[in-house]
Amino acid sequence: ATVPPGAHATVSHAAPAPGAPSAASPAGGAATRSPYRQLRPLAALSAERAALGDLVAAAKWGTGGPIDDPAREREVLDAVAAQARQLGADPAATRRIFRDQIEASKVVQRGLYRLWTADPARAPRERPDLAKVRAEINRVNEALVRAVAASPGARSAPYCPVVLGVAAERVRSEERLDALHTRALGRAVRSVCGG
Ligand SMILES: O=C(O)C(=O)C[C@]1(C(=O)O)C=C[C@@H](O)C=C1
Repeated sequence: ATVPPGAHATVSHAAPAPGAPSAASPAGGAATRSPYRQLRPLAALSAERAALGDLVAAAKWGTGGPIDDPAREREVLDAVAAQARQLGADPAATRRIFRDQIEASKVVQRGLYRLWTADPARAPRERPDLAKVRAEINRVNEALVRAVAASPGARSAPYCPVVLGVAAERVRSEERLDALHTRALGRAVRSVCGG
């Protein structure tokens, strides 16, 4: 069978062709990818992570357990800093970005709790398994650290806020984010720019 040009890009686990842009390889990608292509994955993955806040909220709703889990937050921050080190990314910048990601998840969870308290008919009837939801969050965390590692140029550039704003606005529109998730996305990417 003939392989169409660019087909490798659709095979998610295939190694990129030599010189192909890759979010996972800052050496091959960050220098050659446009600022938008460096920053867009950060906005898209931030929206994806914030959306998982819905499932976390549903997993906790009605259990009496708190939204804040400082032990889990430490685990997340330590894991992403370690992964950043492995990828040659800045662990301090990675931690800073993930503190915002965590705050964004809480924006979603608190917002949904308010909604569900005011209108119990809209509260979830099923309770997802928190461990499974966290496994999904871990997967997004890993992709986010790769996106951080692949974007040092764009993140430290003076135009970063403008390009990131465009990326976030496109994600908002394409994903049809509601007001709560739009606010969470803004919170999530607050300190992406600045190196
Ligand atoms: O895992 C949870 O329990 C979450 O609420 C998610 C999350 C996160 O964003 O990673 C957010 C708030 C908690 O304090 C801990 C972690």
